[in-house]
Amino acid sequence: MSLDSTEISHLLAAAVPQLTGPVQAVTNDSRAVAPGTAYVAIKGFTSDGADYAQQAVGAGAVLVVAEHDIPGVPTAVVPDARIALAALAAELAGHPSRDLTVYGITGTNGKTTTSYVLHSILTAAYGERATGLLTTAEIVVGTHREAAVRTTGEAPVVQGNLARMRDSGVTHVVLETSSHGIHLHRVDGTRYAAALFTNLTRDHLDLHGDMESYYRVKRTLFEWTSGPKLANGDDEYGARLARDIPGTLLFGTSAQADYRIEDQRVDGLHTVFRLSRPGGAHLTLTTPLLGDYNVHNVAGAAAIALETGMDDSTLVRAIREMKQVPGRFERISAAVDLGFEVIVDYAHTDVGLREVLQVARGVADAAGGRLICVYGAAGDRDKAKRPLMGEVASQLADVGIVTTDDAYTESPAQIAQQVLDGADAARTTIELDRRTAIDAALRLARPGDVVVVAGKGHERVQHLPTGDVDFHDATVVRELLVPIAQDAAHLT
Ligand SMILES: CC(=O)N[C@H]1[C@@H](OP(=O)(O)OP(=O)(O)OC[C@H]2O[C@@H](n3ccc(=O)[nH]c3=O)[C@H](O)[C@@H]2O)O[C@H](CO)[C@@H](O)[C@@H]1O[C@H](C)C(=O)N[C@@H](C)C(=O)N[C@H](CCC(=O)O)C(=O)O
Ligand SMILES: Nc1ncnc2c1ncn2[C@@H]1O[C@H](COP(=O)(O)OP(=O)(O)OP(=O)(O)O)[C@@H](O)[C@H]1O
Repeated sequence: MSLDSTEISHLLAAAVPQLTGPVQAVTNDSRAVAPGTAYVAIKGFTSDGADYAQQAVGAGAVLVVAEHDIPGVPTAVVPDARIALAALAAELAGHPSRDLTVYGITGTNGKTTTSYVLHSILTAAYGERATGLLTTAEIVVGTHREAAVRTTGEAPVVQGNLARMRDSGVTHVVLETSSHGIHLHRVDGTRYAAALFTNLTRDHLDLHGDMESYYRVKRTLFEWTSGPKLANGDDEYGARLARDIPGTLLFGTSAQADYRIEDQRVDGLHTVFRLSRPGGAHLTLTTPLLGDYNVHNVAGAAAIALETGMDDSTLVRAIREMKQVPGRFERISAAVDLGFEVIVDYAHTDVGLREVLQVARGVADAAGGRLICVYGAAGDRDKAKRPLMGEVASQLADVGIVTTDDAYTESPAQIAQQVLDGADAARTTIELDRRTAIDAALRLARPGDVVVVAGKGHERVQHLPTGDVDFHDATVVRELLVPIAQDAAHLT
């Protein structure tokens, strides 16, 4: 979105009389205020940032911005504090997106995977040092990688990361853009060179209310983007985007798709398909990612790369050689020696769970094995999906173990019961301790079986009513496999 300069000038005009020193940084968190910082008080979902303004001033804030006067604190009053936060953040960072080629990836499912595929393609073309990635799983700045806290952080985080990338020589950035990010103005002030939409299914309705509002928020990204725009034509909202926003191209399997997926087949642990391009030419792509949904993720990333000038041979090579995506159908190699597969996957909606279990079912069937699924639903989030997740797991897996995901402030037992309400109770058990649940699944597994540990993917912390605990599914699986392997070695 191009910055609303009127908004900035109003903000700065209102702010000048209140300034107590030069503004060097901006934050919406009083706990992060240092001398020289502007503090923007946001009305949150649980409290009003204005309540922390005094604390911010005490920590050295040189400017307080809010939507109303705060008694005892000189305040610059603005109509919308979130817009002001974004405007200040972009201004102070020197509008980094203007010096970068930013690719925005949005949609309910597949954003992170698509972002990784595109990042791999850009890295193959421009080199590791020239590429950046901001996703749910990781922040990658050239050769430096770090864990991410959220998909799309608040505006100072987004602009700060983009500035960091620009300053370290990055030129091409993939920016996973959540609907929270768009709706809550976290990405205002970011210039997008290209945008991609994966799909839209039920999620985050606690924030958006209904699907129509959710769709309109996602569509905003396409309204901001002047360059190439790609949408999944096999999704009804993707097809609608192409009707609503002129210039949007479609990828998918339908005859209307500009980038058409054809002749898809599985070849061992790879998927091969043809991508036909506008004008009739086509490419044959081989990817280590499995499943129909990943064919869409790869096709979308390939299409946006081609639309922004990528050459064919670099693209084909990058897609063939890309590494695993953390926590997305991540195969734990230690299990392979025991004759079974363990897959860690971030699926945390009924739709995501269905997709991953369908692929895993295929792998299990091919090996004549069973499918065992450890899963759960998050607390303080859309409750309607809980029984739907139970239903999906029972339809596709032979054994279901319902466990605790991020319960936040809710009772894990109550959430598990709501999941169980939709499941086949005869093939489903509840084990609330996540480590014990994973252990039980691994101990059940026999050669040919596939164990899917769903829900937390790359995440390293579990949020429980009793507090946060360190928990990383892939690490826990590896730890639990050690004694199982020792027992197996003992028996042979
Ligand atoms: C629902 C939601 O988005 N919540 C976010 C929101 O929390 P909140 O509104 O409850 O904040 P609050 O506690 O009321 O505080 C209000 C303001 O006071 C400030 N404050 C608060 C305490 C204090 O001591 N000092 C202070 O200044 C806060 O920084 C905030 O600006 O503002 C906080 C500060 O930025 C965020 O940390 C918090 O994200 C939470 C952790 C979260 O889980 N967010 C998720 C839902 C999210 O944003 N997800 C999306 C989508 C992911 C996807 O696609 O699946 C994402 O982009 O990550
Ligand atoms: N294109 C897709 N369509 C449907 N489901 C998908 C798709 N791609 C991935 N999934 C499923 O959704 C899960 C999350 O995938 P991914 O992290 O790529 O999506 P995301 O949009 O980034 O999710 P989030 O916004 O929650 O971070 C995967 O583990 C997989 O189970």
